[in-house]
Amino acid sequence: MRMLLIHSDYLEYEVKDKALKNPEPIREEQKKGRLEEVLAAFISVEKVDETNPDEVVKKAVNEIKDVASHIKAKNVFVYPFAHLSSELAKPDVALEILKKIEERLKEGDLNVKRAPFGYYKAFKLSCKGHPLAELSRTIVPSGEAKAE
Ligand SMILES: Nc1ncnc2c1ncn2[C@@H]1O[C@H](CO)[C@@H](NC(=O)[C@@H](N)CO)[C@H]1O
Repeated sequence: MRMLLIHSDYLEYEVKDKALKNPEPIREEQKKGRLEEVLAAFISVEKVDETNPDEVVKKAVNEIKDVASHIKAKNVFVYPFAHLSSELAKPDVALEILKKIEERLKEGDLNVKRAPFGYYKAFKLSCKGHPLAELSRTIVPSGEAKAE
């Protein structure tokens, strides 16, 4: 899994078109979304993650919580983003992993949203620019060497 973490004044998105034949079904109110003072987690789920989804979910949640606590962000946007890897996991596995990350983060005291999966989306972001405002993380299941 590859994550790009951006601390932003806000993140807003608007669903445009389907990017998969069968994207995640969404309600009308999910076609647009916005969070203020947000840690945006742009996530590419990778093929290697399919070997142990639960472990990568746990590691991703820990990383996101750790960064959120350091930058004092209370809002997190989980954003499916298929552009951080050339070895993407299958969509059905990726969606399950992203849903689990959202659920586990919600168990704590963070306010969490997840952008819809399987769509082209317009988005606006306003990176804060401080030293911890732009971070990346690579997460793999134990026992899997990460190809650089
Ligand atoms: N392995 C994977 N990890 C994360 N997201 C993935 C994925 N496989 C499919 N998606 C989702 O389907 C859209 C088309 O690839 C993706 N859409 C996007 O990445 C938008 N930024 C538009 O390009 C994403 O919602």
